[in-house]
Amino acid sequence: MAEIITLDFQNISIFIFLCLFSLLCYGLFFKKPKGFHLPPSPPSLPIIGHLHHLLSSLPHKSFQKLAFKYGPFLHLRVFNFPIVHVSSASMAYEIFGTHDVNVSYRFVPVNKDSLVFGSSGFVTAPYGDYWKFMKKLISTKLLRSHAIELSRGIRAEEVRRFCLDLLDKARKKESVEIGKEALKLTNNIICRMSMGRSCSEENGVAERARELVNKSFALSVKLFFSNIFRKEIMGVSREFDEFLERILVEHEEKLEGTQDRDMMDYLLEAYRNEEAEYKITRKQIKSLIVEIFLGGTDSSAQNIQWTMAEILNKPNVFEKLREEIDSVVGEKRLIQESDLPNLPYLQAVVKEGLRLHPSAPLLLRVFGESCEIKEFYIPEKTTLVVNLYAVNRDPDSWEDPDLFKPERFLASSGSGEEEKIREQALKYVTFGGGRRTCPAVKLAHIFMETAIGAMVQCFDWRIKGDKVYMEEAVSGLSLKMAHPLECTPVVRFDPFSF
Ligand code: HEM
Repeated sequence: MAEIITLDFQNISIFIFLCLFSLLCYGLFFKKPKGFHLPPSPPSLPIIGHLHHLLSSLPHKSFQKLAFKYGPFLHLRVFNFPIVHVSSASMAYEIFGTHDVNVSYRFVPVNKDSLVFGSSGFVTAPYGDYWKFMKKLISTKLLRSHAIELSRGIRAEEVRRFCLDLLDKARKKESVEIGKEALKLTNNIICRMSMGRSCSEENGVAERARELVNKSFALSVKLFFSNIFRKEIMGVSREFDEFLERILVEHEEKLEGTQDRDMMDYLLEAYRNEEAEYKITRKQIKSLIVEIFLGGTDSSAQNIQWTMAEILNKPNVFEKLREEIDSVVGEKRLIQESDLPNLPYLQAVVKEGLRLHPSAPLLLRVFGESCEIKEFYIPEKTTLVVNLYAVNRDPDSWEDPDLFKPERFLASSGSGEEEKIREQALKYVTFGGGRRTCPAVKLAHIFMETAIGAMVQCFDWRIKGDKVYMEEAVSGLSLKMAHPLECTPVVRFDPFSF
């Protein structure tokens, strides 16, 4: 009995101590000017704050659940880390519109010397001169309409290769994992667009890049604990470094007089230019290439897989899509990029897939300075979490938010419809928002529209069971299918037989 009482007394003392300590931390971290209020906050526990609400395998859904109960603009705390969570289209619009510059800093684990999320990166860079210089360079040389036009031939060849591989599998009656095939496609294209003449599926460079991307993704959670996993992180970084150094040297040797230039050529040109607005380093070139691979290949492939899963579950959408493609492309050739502007239903299907399944469901930024949003006070250095998943499914903005309805993105001929579509674009945040928004929206749409278009045009698809299982899983910060989509292609039309 005496033991129990002593134990209880100890527990109570520990509890009181934790409460006082927690209050002290809270007071220190949330000092705010008199008369200002933090955004609403759900009940929290001493020390851990709101952590218990967020512990789940699908953090975007835990945050969304809290938002349904307590509102779309929340102040949360995980230990000493203050967080502001945004989950409605109107609040996201306010943040990316009025407070854009103040939230243009990312919350990322920066591993000082590493090429993977290291301090020399563009994605990790604070908003400033280096970021502005690189953003201009990648936009003009790789991602804006004119640059995209110049690389159209590369993508046409790779989509052709993608279809030939699927035709081969179909003839052998083998099943395919759509995500894996799509990753091969996006990886090959990005490899050739960024490091051009050095890589192809045949010489093994594209495959090596894919291997290193997979190793980097396997690190994703460990990147947040860089002190513990430093050796492993630096190991992958070194492998990337050796791989890219070899390709850089090849580019330097062949730079003079090269006609078809790739992203690495332009980066090398900026690196050698003494008069450039910003003097970039060799390490920054390599970091950018790594980031383009990490940011562009898996995200696009995941979205191809999710969208294909949606349309396999809805035969009426599949049929409508096929009818549109047949009527525009005809029955003698493979769909190509120049067809895309004439395929509004395909565009709508892809947009709807991206709306429901954003590959990065949570966007993490940091408030550079303290500010006031609506009538609430946000202290400087507060982490901003924009729940892209929840914003894209905000019931105040979308009718039947959880249903796959591509028609919502189609403008009918009636007046006011275009205006409705424009408004919807503001509520659609799969690619983020403000000045740090994804610079590759156009390219990502092209990847998805051509890949899905080709798969619908050329094949029927056999799935196991009646329906594709749509359960979600999160790996690192990416939203994946818990059960990767596996199905068997059956040749419907071989565009290469003519
Ligand atoms: C479906 C495909 C894609 C999705 C869903 C996607 C999504 C995103 C998101 C959510 C962000 C963060 C935006 C923000 O902070 O507001 C981002 C940033 C970025 N993405 Fe994408 N992305 C895709 C494809 C690509 C591709 C193909 C590339 C490159 C070829 C790319 C390159 C980048 C880069 C460089 C950034 C960093 C921009 C910055 O920090 O200023 N992304 N992307």
